[in-house]
This record gives sequence, C-alpha cells and structure tokens, in this order.
Amino acid sequence: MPVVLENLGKRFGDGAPVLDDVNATIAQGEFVALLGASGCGKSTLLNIMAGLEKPTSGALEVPSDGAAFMFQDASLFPWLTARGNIELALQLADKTSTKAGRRERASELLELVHLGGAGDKRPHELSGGMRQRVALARSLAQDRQLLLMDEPFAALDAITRDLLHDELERIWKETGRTIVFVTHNVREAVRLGQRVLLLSSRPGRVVAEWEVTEEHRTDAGRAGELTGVITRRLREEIRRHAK
Ligand SMILES: Nc1ncnc2c1ncn2[C@@H]1O[C@H](COP(=O)(O)OP(=O)(O)OP(=O)(O)O)[C@@H](O)[C@H]1O
Repeated sequence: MPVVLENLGKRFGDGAPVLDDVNATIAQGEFVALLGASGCGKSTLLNIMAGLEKPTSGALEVPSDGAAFMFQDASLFPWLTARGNIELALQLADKTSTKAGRRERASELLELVHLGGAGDKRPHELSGGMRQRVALARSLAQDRQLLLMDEPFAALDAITRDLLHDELERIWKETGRTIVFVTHNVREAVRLGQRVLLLSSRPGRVVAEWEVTEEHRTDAGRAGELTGVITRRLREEIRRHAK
C-alpha cells in the first residue's frame, strides 16, 4: 500500500502553520529521502505519518498496520543486551510469539545488521554505529511495511555513516520495506533515496523533488552534480526563510 499525503497541514495551538499543503505519494517499496532546513517540519511530518501527531488539515493514507520508527538516538534499554532489546520489540509486536521463536528471529535480525557476534553485549559496550545497528534491527522487529527514519545516522562519524548507508541499502533491498528517511544532509539523501523531496521552511511544503537514477548511483560525477543542484536549491530555501 502506498503512503499518500494530501493537502496536509499542521499548526501547533494558534501558532503559525508548521506544515501547509503538503502533497506526496510514496509507492510501496520506495526509498524516499526527505530533505529540508533545520526546523522546517520534517520530524513533524514523520510523526504524522507514524500516527504520533494528528494533521490539522488534509488527509493521509498509511498502511493499516502503522509504521516502524527509528530515531537519531538509538534509545536502547541500557539494562538489556542487544538481543534483549530486539526480543522485547518482537514481543511487543506479537504478543502471541513464543520465547524460542523470538530468540530465533532476534538471531536472524542480528545477522541481518551484521551484529551476529554482539548479541550478548549491553548498549554501553557497543560503539555508536553498533548501537544504531541494534536500533535498526529493533525497528525491523516491528515488522511493518513502512519504516520511518528520523536522521538515524546524524550523530555518527563519516566512515561509520558510509558503512551504514551500504548496510541500509542492502537491508532495504532484502526486505522490500517502504522507507522515508529524514535528513538535512544532501549527500546522504542522494546516496540513499530513489527520490529526494525538498521541504520548504515556514510553512513546510514539498517545493521540489528529484529522481536519483541508476546513472547517479554508478557515476560519482553525476551524483556530485545532482548533490550540487540540490544543495543550491536547499540554500535558496534557507536564504528565503532567513529574510
Ligand atoms: N509539539 C510541538 N509543539 C509546538 N511546536 C512544535 C512541536 N513540535 C514541533 N514544533 C515546532 O514545529 C517546527 C518544526 O519542527 P520539526 O522538529 O518538525 O522540524 P525539523 O525539520 O525536524 O527540524 P530539525 O531538522 O532541526 O530536527 C519547529 O518550529 C518546532 O518548534
């Protein structure tokens, strides 16, 4: 099922609208990067898609089983091991699951995020990148078609982030999830998205979008050109907003 946003608006209390007339359709299995300046309403839009916030106007269609969420901060339970954190998510997702079933599924998910050997470690024993891998496995444990990711790699160093980009792309291809990935990093948006949507500021609205083609993926020069085009457009938005 696609995600459809129609003339979506959001204001908090009697403040100025944060989002106004947001329109977008995201196909099942598509990977969309949502880009915008700080404070333009990206997280608010994601929260609306997750059902955590209600829009003030407009309509939205999301898969009936809701969405899985992954944040910038892994927010793992510190007293549980990596495996324990994943098993808990499995238990919450399916109350009828058995302990043995959860154990097996947690092992599969740990393998999927390349953490097969670290299941018994607790969060403080893991690096930032490893913690985000556990968080990714935990969000996949929720077993929803739609995965919403809010700047999940923003706090990581560049090398770890590049590695996780490769991993996320592989996992997306393996699992066929629909992914909406919020970032303010243009390079990251072009690296991951099949499509990049740019949200303007005050009010937030989709003002531009770009397809990232196979050519961009295989030719670093072409990817660099597209990154440049999008960066210039993003800067325009930021300047317009600063006036
Ligand atoms: N619960 C809330 N109550 C009042 N205002 C809010 C609430 N949540 C968000 N806002 C306001 O909505 C605007 C958009 O915030 P949001 O977090 O969605 O932006 P963002 O694009 O995700 O920002 P960033 O990139 O900095 O994380 C901000 O001005 C923020 O202060």
